[in-house]
Amino acid sequence: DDCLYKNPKAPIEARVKDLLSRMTLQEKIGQMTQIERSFATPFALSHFSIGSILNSGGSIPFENARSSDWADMIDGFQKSALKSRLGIPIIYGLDAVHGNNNVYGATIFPHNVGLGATRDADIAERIGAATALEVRASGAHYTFAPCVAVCKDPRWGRCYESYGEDTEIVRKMTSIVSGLQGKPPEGHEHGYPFVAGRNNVVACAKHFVGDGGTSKGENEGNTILSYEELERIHMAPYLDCISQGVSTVMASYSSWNGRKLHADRFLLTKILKERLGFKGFLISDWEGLDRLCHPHGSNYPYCIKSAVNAGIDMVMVGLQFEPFIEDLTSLVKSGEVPISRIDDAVERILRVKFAAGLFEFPFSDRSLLDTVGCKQHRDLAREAVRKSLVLLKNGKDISKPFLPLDRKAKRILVAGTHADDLGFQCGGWTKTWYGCSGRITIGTTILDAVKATVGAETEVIYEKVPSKDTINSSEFSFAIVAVGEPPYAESLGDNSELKIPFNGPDIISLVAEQIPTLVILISGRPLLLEPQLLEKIDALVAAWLPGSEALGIADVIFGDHDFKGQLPVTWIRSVEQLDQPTNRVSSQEPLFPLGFGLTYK
Ligand SMILES: OC[C@@H]1[C@@H](O)[C@H](O)[C@@H](O)c2nc(CNc3ccccc3)cn21
Repeated sequence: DDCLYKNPKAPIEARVKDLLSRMTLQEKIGQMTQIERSFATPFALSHFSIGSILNSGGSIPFENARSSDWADMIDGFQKSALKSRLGIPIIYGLDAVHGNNNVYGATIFPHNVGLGATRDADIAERIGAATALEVRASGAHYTFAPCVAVCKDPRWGRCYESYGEDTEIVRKMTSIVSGLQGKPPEGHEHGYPFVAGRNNVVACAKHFVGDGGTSKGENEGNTILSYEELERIHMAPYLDCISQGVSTVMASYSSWNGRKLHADRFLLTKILKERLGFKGFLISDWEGLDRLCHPHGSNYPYCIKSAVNAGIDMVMVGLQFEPFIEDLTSLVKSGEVPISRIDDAVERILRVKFAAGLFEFPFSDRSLLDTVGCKQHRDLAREAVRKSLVLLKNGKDISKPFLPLDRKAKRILVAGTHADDLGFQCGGWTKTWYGCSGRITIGTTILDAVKATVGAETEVIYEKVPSKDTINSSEFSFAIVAVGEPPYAESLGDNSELKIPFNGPDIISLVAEQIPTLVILISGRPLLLEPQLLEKIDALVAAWLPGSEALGIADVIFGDHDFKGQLPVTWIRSVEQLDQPTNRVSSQEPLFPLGFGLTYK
């Protein structure tokens, strides 16, 4: 083929220009359309020249599908796409937000709030690189990560997807972009999308902008700030992502001073694309256009016009995509959406696809399959878990630290809803959209880790909810009680009370009143700790949502490693504190301040 755009030696911009000049309006609009995998028929992909496919949370080939099954599925889509008139490859995107979390057997890393506790930019980069390998092994090219929200209110259901409440922590952890995509060479053009090669993926800084700053932490709510505050607090991490060549940005469902981000031309175009110089593509969130109008999905042409003219380049249509294509085509023909806007969107999409090497390497590289869940990645996740743990209390008497625990103790009680539940310790966006309980994948629970660490002569007794008989019958050296939150995602996680759910406090009291007890909290955010409960326990560790490698917890509580974690979010004493105007010194001090974390030494 002598088409310039097919020549890998030609400059990317020349290839973009050449290909764009050959495209019909239908093909251009097809490239702007991202559809859910369950709607991706061979006809749709070839006839409509669909630009991208995603799987939403929980949409999987089949139960416990492995990476090779995913690669078979995505390569199948790609074959159809390459049969289109111009043979433009699809880019397949998914939410690999803490490892390639949809895939059975993939390494599950700590969620972002735990990584924020590490304050370790290097480990974030290494996690990005490992995640990229496991994503490419599944045949996907693109992950909707990192979420660079600055979570200002832990009542937000997505607090755990944020690296913390402090902009500087979030800025530091954006190094994951260089891991996911690879690090741009010296002299790389500012704002230009960069993907190093086949072992890397296209990343997505999300959700632009102010998703973590909504009133009362309401998901998809309203962020009320001056422009200066919005820029200083919530926009700063995007500059770091853009300077690392982040290839895509996702718009936020939330609003800024009552203006929906998905329709805000000032922020999406004037600021992100013109002022910040972002040259990749801007993608909507799932049905982000439909949510512009009430009732949901009404006035769809108006929603499309508002969002596309505001600067949205690729639309995550989700389900039925034909109405989107029909309506946008009409809007262009009527002049309500200028063809120049369409051309700009398609240029950006093609630029990312060329930069990612998709025209040269559209199919999966099966040689990467052995990286999935490999020991090196699990050891990396274990290291991240170690560094994410925050020690909040160590001993009822400061002069007599309770930790590290004695691994040669005679008898240990392990209890709690979260002591032996891999799904609980992974949290949301794992296997399904909002996560689930049980032995959901390959990994190590807290109980597994304790058993693997203690001496052969140590007896480990496990009861999720220990009976009084158990507690009173035997002489236990100490107890480990793991409790916390069930998995959740997005609005399902919005919570105005922040209490330890279920019977967590009761289990803690039941055990701690009789046995010296370490409590491990598995949660996506700080939870309220009543003073009388805190007094009963001997030690308290915030473990966040550690993922599949709980050996990292045993490494630290039994003393092979010291604690390093520092709170990435303030540990409030009461929810009322959150409603205090930030500029007023709240009457109460927090229970533990931002940055708090005890160590052994
Ligand atoms: O999963 C795609 C995006 C994700 O990247 C965004 O961060 C998040 O805001 C988001 N929300 C949805 C909607 N959730 C959904 C989950 C399961 C099935 C259908 C829709 C999709 N997405």
